[in-house]
Amino acid sequence: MSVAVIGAGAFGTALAVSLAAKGPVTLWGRDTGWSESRENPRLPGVTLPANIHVTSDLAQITQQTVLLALPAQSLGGFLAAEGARLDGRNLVSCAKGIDLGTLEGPSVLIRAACPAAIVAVLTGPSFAADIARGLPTALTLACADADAAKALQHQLSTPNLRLYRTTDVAGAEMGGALKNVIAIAAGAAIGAGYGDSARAAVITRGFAEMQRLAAAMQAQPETLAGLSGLGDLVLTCTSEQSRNFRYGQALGAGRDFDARTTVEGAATARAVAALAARLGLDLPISTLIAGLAEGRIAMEQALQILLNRPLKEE
Ligand SMILES: NC(=O)C1=CN([C@@H]2O[C@H](COP(=O)(O)OP(=O)(O)OC[C@H]3O[C@@H](n4cnc5c(N)ncnc54)[C@H](OP(=O)(O)O)[C@@H]3O)[C@@H](O)[C@H]2O)C=CC1
Ligand SMILES: O=C(CO)COP(=O)(O)O
Repeated sequence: MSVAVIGAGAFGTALAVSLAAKGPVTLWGRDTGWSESRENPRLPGVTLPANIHVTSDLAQITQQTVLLALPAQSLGGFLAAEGARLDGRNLVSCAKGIDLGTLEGPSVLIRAACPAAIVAVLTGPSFAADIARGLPTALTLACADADAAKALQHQLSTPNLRLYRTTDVAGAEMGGALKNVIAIAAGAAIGAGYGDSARAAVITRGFAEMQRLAAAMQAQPETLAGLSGLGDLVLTCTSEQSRNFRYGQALGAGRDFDARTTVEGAATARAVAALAARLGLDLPISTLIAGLAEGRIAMEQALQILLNRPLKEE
């Protein structure tokens, strides 16, 4: 059964390449002027296999299973305009963020726009460039309907992508969104010259924040400790392939960063700060990243705030 991917950015294109090993794939993008060259400038150096059909015509997305690989902050607008025509399908969110307007994760936005759809989340450690090169990794496929989760797990696993399944959609989604915020913090620690020990401390205390917020959102702790949480946190906080990490490095070093780059953690940090206030949660690292991203506080000030917090039990 063929699948479709909506969003011809780096990740949507990489997923299409991986899935094309199993059968034809339709890849939709709003600007596909590059399609004749078979190389997407969002994913340079990768030639698309012949069985990927690239289109900018949504009417050609007729598949039952559709992966949504748009940035989290663009998803709501896209669904408001086009959600009706996707209702009733299997819609798999690949976005890692929290919508700043609604403070909801992508699955909630999809369910609201497409009430008859089966909604799933595909997330975990997976740089687009690695996936497109056929390097191996393992991901989480989350869907509240256990039978649908199993069917999608089989449909979307590829020779190099090993999918584990869970019914904990909130947990999978929160892990993927929150790790981006902590990756900015880890990058900032390195960019400011605070060293590898500081980065390890940020990762660990950041993970504690991820668990705290996820628990408040009814996520299961095991999910946060899995591929979608800890797995992706480790990847993103330790690799310069990560855009969130590199953005953090620039913040920490006081350097500019290309504003056209997709950095999901910047808006998500602001959403997390708003959720922390709403839910009465103590999420100091995430809240400080929101302040840094908005230019409200300086790096040295953020460090002093963290170091001077009251001492407490781990
Ligand atoms: N890159 C990666 O390694 C990974 C990314 N992800 C996640 O995938 C999601 C997408 O990221 P990624 O592909 O890397 O981002 P990119 O920056 O590479 O691409 C974003 C794509 O989204 C398109 N787009 C943006 N807004 C809209 C809109 N309103 N309507 C239609 N298309 C739109 C852009 O189109 P245009 O080119 O016309 O601007 C572009 O093709 C993010 O949530 C990210 O966290 C997850 C795992 C790995
Ligand atoms: O989510 C990712 C890897 O799993 C990609 O991370 P970046 O968006 O930080 O590049």
